[in-house]
Amino acid sequence: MGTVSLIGALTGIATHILLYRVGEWDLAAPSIVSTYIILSITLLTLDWTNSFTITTSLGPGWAKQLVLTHITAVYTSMILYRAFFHRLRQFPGPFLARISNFYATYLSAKRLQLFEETERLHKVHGDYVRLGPTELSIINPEAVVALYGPQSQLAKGPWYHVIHPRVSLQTERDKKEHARRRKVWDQGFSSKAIRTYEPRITKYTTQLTSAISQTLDTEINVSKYFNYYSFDVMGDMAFGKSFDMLLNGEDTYFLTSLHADMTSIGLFGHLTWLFPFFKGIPGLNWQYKRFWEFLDGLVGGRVMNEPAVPDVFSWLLRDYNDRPKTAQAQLNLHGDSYLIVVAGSDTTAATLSIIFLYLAANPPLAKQLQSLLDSLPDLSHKNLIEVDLLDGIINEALRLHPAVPSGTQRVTPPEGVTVGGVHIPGGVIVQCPVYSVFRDERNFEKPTEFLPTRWTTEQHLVKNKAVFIPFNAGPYSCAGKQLALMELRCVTAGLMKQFDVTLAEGTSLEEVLGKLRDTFTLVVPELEVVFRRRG
Ligand code: HEM
Repeated sequence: MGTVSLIGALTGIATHILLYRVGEWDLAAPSIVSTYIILSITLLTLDWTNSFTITTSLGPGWAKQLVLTHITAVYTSMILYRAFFHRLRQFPGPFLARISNFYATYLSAKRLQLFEETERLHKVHGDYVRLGPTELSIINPEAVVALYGPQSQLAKGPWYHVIHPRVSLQTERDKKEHARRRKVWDQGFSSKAIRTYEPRITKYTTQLTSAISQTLDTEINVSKYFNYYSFDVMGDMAFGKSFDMLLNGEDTYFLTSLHADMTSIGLFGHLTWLFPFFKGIPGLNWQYKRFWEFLDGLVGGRVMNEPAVPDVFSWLLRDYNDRPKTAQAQLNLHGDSYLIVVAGSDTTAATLSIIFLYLAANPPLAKQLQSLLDSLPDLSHKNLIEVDLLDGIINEALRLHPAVPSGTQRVTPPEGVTVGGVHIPGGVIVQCPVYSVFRDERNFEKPTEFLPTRWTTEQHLVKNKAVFIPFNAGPYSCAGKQLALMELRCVTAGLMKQFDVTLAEGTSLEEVLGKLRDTFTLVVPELEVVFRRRG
């Protein structure tokens, strides 16, 4: 090997071992690529023009040779290290998953059902599966509390850079800052605040019921209506006005943009270094820029119009106004307004679709629920929380089809963490795919059956309640859980009180489940049903 190749190889190996191997580089990816391009062009120009005496002595083509050997050495070092010497080498998993995150991306891209793909990997490899070079998927029952419980020392992973440079409460990775911001959000979701939201929920539940009553006896894709409902409610909570999709019967720009974004996140969520390119490259980023300009407009409008009854955004705005108005604080406020809609729309819509899928497929269960609803003086939320079967149905929907099925990403602290007797080194990305955990026989008896009574009269069917965290647990758990439950109860009760629901002809439970998609949040693209007025 000549001197130039030797220098290229040594600098390549050193750059990988000393630099890229340690720390996170996702956000710096565009700067790294630009640096390489500028350096390479400079060296190639020096070579081509024979500018320095020292370079002329190297012979023509030295720059190309240097750049190529350097890049080849970086990748060779990376591949060999990841395949054979990585601190996760003793954990099983597909060989290609060790090498690159492109493997998990390939699994997602197959059918956007990463939760199913991960489930298959766990069946082959056991409780701990290497899903990426530095990433483990864990279904050991002890992992849930260890990773997400109140005592967990784990932090949020690099996935949470997803809306960078905006940082919402959900994407806040700094623990202290997250705790400070979470206190503000919690005021917006206190029991008192939630009670004041009930008239809004009732308003949109009535709009939903009336939209559905115009379709009686015909087949409709009810998933679309649930999407409209959950977006309209969250539009009201975040921007002081509904998106009016239930009234107009049309998708809004916000909904189509968000769904396109979530599909990209579902596809490329394991290649987080790609996101800065999507956002930064002119031409590629026009949709991104257009969306955030649109959102800026919504926030601006909301800031000028404080609603008579405070909404969730009121609390965030108050905190923003009480603190120094930095550019980052403004970005974060916009990130938070986005989060209200993102967190509260698809999750609720998907869960409603799953609930109605099982009710439509199970007439005796629907009748049982209806007779309990008939016995209530009215459908106010305080009465609905007394109907155990309603909560049992909601819990079973969330257990079999959790709204965030592949789980949420965490990073182990430098000293590592021990889970189920297995030590996981520091700086490792870990997650519990709750879809699999909730279907594990160690945690639930008859795990694949939809049995609402496991939460009411047959509680022995729940073997390990601690793992049941559809809203996550600990400091990063869902801030809007109580609001979500209120929506799920009110909509399910409101519709079932008035209508019977059946699956449309040619639609089966299995067929609908086969079409579920994992875009970080669960998506139920189509659920064809028929509503009929109850006799
Ligand atoms: C069925 C409905 C819902 C489910 C299953 C659900 C589930 C979850 C889960 C699993 C997380 C953790 C995400 C993570 O760690 O990355 C989360 C976070 C969050 N959810 Fe929900 N959610 C639902 C509805 C709502 C609603 C209606 C809101 C209201 C705006 C909401 C607001 C939030 C917020 C603000 C966070 C971030 C919390 C934090 O990081 O401190 N969610 N949710």
